[in-house]
Amino acid sequence: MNEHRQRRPSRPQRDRPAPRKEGPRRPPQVDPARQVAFDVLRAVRERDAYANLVLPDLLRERRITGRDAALATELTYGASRAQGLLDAVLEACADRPLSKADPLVVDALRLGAYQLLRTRIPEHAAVGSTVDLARAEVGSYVTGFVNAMLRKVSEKDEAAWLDELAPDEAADPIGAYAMRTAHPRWVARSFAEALGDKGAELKAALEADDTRPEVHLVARPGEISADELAAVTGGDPAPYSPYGVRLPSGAGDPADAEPVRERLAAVQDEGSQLCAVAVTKVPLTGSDERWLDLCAGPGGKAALLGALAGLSGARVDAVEKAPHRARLIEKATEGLPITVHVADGRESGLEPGYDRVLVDAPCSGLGALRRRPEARWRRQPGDVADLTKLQGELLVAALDLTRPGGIVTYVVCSPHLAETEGVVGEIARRTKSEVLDAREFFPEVPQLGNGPYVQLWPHRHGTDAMFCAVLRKP
Ligand SMILES: C[S@@+](CC[C@H](N)C(=O)[O-])C[C@H]1O[C@@H](n2cnc3c(N)ncnc32)[C@H](O)[C@@H]1O
Repeated sequence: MNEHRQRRPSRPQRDRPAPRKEGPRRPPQVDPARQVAFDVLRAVRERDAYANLVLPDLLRERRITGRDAALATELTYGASRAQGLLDAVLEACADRPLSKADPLVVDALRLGAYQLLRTRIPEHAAVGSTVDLARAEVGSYVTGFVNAMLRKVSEKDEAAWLDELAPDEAADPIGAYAMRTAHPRWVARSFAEALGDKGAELKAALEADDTRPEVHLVARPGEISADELAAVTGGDPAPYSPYGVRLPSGAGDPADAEPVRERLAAVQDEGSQLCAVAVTKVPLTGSDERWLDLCAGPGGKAALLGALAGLSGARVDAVEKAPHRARLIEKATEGLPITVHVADGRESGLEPGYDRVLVDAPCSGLGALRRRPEARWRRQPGDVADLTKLQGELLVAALDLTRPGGIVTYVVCSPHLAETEGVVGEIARRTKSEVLDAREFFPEVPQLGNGPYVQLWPHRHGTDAMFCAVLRKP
């Protein structure tokens, strides 16, 4: 047995009947930022909450602002994103599997390990604050264990831990890059398959996917130009979308920007903007007045489509299955020529004959992992099969609702081949639809490969990994 193993701290007995909150006479001081981060990690684990929804609510409720809010955000998102990597390090430091430990202790350890490995927070502060947190949340009896575990973690930096724990890059590049960029292996494999590469490009894609994304705004066509929006917000006109603005990091809460408050602009990834714009760019012969967005909630693309429809004299029907999301569409598209329908897109009851249809199908979201910190660890490979069935059914329903010669644009926020080429290839074959070269409808965008589909990537385009295919109904 090597020295490393001999010095592993022992874990507290899980079955020991220790009362919670037993502890010192004076309650330990836990700083508000770390307490919020801990509470969010716990909500994500216990009730499948979304970190990016819970965190802002808690910050508001507890009136945490400024540097404390920034620290809470960094710790919450960072520890969520890096969970698999942190767990591997913690496992290596413990003498029993992490799954046997009290989950509250594991939440605290993840926060502590994140601070030690991926921030510049001094070791004494990272360890001390985590011990305080564990004492306050679980009880004094775990402090020795937490302290010993984190001291062990702090013996190496992230690079040294990775050298010890990550697979060999030459023998297992997917496993190595997955671990080094805190991705589950199956997600890394799906990126490799979509890129057709398990070398430098896969590494670049996973690294880009492990960084915090820039905020993009969309200027509502006919209301404000991208140049004006950039000037007002201090951002830069986006490189590809004619309506996009990219904000500098640390620009504050984009919801506070005046054009956003006045609904002249909204937050929307540039890749999503490009897909919505592509719907309107496909040449049509004949009528061009009835547009349909078949999976429209919460309404980001519907709002852009609605504004463009308004300028060209068309109208949009927006379908959404979830009533609360349908209400969000109504809010996002107020004043635009859009009618919202709460219905299942597979049997919407709408009258066929649409000229342009968008199917922005429910998907694994593997293309937007940067924005949903915990999603990469929550999603499972088995989820994809259920989704592809639904995606295929929605695409068939969309083609049924389209007039001959009309077009259907199929979009998913995922590069997973089963959800992209797999679904489109099969349905196009079955319905004898013509697959158009979608690259033509993304005219300013470089590095789009050989077509006919478009796959955007964070490392190539600075956008989410959106996929877009365009079919013409025979
Ligand atoms: C990827 S999201 C759409 C995002 C939206 N287009 C936007 O840009 O804001 C997919 C949406 O489809 C909805 N959905 C799921 N199953 C559906 C179905 N069978 N029919 C219609 N909508 C469905 C989901 O509730 C979700 O709001």
